[in-house]
Amino acid sequence: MLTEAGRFLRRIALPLVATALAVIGLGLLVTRVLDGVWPISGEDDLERTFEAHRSGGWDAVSDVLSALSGWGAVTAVTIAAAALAFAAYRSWRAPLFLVGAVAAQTLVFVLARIFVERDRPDVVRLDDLPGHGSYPSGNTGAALALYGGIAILLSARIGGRVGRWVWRVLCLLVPVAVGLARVYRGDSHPTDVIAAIASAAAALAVMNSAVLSPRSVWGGPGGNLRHTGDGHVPRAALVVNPIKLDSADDRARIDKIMAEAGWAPPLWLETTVEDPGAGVTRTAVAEGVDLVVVAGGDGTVRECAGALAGTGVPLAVVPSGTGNLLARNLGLPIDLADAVHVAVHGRDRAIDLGAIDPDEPGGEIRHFTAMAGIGLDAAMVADAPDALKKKVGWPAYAVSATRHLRDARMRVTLRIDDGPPITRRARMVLVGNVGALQAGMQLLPGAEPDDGMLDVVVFAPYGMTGWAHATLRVVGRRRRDEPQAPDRQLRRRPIEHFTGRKVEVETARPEPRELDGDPIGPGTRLTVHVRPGVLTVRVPDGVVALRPESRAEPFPAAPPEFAPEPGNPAASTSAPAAT
Ligand SMILES: Nc1ncnc2c1ncn2[C@@H]1O[C@H](COP(=O)(O)OP(=O)(O)OP(=O)(O)O)[C@@H](O)[C@H]1O
Repeated sequence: MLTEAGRFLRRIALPLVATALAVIGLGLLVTRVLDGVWPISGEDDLERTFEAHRSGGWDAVSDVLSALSGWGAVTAVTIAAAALAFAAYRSWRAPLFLVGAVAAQTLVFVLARIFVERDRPDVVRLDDLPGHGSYPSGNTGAALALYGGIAILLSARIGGRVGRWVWRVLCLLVPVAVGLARVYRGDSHPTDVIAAIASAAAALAVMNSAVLSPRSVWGGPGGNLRHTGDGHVPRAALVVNPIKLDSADDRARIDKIMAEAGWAPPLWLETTVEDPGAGVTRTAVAEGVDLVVVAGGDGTVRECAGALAGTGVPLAVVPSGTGNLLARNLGLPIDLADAVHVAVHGRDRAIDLGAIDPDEPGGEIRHFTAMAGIGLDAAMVADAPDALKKKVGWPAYAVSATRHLRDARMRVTLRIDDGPPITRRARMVLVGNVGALQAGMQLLPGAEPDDGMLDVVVFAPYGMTGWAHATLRVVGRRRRDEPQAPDRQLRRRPIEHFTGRKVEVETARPEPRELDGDPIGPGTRLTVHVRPGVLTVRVPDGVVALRPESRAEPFPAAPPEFAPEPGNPAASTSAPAAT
């Protein structure tokens, strides 16, 4: 078992020492071995070219860039950014990462300055600096550690991939511009700048891996389950669907990560067709485990979640299915090792569950964590061939959906919180605890897993225009302000949203139904209640939860278009009513 000190040594101290040695080595190579030899000799020409092309405007620009990356500005901006990061992420990880990156790069810089002596360029310098101590460029290194660190933290808050990259590039342009400014002003050689960029990039990578990664050196506030000093050694149950996680190597990896975190060997339990999760989870709770880790798809997660509801025993997920909707919506890592690290080091979050009334009196109440549906979605999941799901993943659902696009629409009556009946002709009705689907599609844009509410979408596109409109709405993630009262016109709209604590859906004929992607057989009713905050889920701590990279990969785009029904007027009005 690695102690915290051991992990600190391995994850931070050793990589930083290696970085310092590499930067010093490069410096000695440049100053002792390659001095006067091409390509290092070519640096003089470049520096003189910059000197020959100086102008008042560039002097001023380079002066500002130098000031932005000077020690005073870097210290002030680091403190301010760290305070803002703490406020924004409500976690010590974000400020620790930023301060750590700046400090680590400073350490490498100081060591390199001690061991490598290099004169500044042989040109007229615009700054009043001593003629030695050129290697590496302190301004460039500090600028990259600070502004690159800010870019990493902020990009975790930016939703779109393009937006994230625009922001990253903008932040990274600062250190590049600072490096050019230092050469322009005659303060640094190009290789001083290159060495600074390398050392700051290494400092960022080391601190990112040690502090922000789910496998960080330090656990989060979920540490109540780690060694607490009272002799309690935490123990987890691993509830595994053997058809989803069958590799002995994976199981060995999980055992190893748990052991390294100081946990007792887990209790391994397998689901079966007869008991797809609830029974083994109840066994685990009866055994007194501190945590139940589910390795399976949404169906297995749903079974375990129902059994854990109200027990206070947290649920962690090692996503192993096709949809992994709960993981996707909660920002849980998909990678097995990351997911297990979150299980042992994450924090606990209480979320709601949806509960479905039994079809017959006295029947079993079933739960879902993500969504329950009746109509097209249920037909789609029921028909998606397992072999295709295994081969291509979720696009198998899209293939199966195309077979049902021409199905007759259902006559549906909805009742929200025992309110008046709302009648519609719809293709599907979904009741959700969370709202995101694949490829960033938002079926229920207002859904929050812990708001004590259910979100409902009635999906009723009519003809090609209706499908196009509905598709744009889902892909565009918008939920418009919608009129309150249902009226004749609203009945033609492709998507309508409602929210409530109790949702009753009744159809004229038996229709396919599903819970979290598991078909539950056809029926004419789906009555759903919310059970607020009954499930405790282990989620990534603080900023880690917001790292886009640590999340499930988004699914690709949009449902296919659909040919118009005969005689169908174009349903082009923008949607829907909500409560
Ligand atoms: N030991 C087992 N052998 C065969 N099937 C099993 C076993 N244990 C569970 N199952 C079946 O696995 C299914 C649940 O799978 P799981 O929830 O893990 O994935 P999933 O819901 O199929 O996920 P996805 O559809 O996203 O791939 C249930 O149909 C259940 O009957």
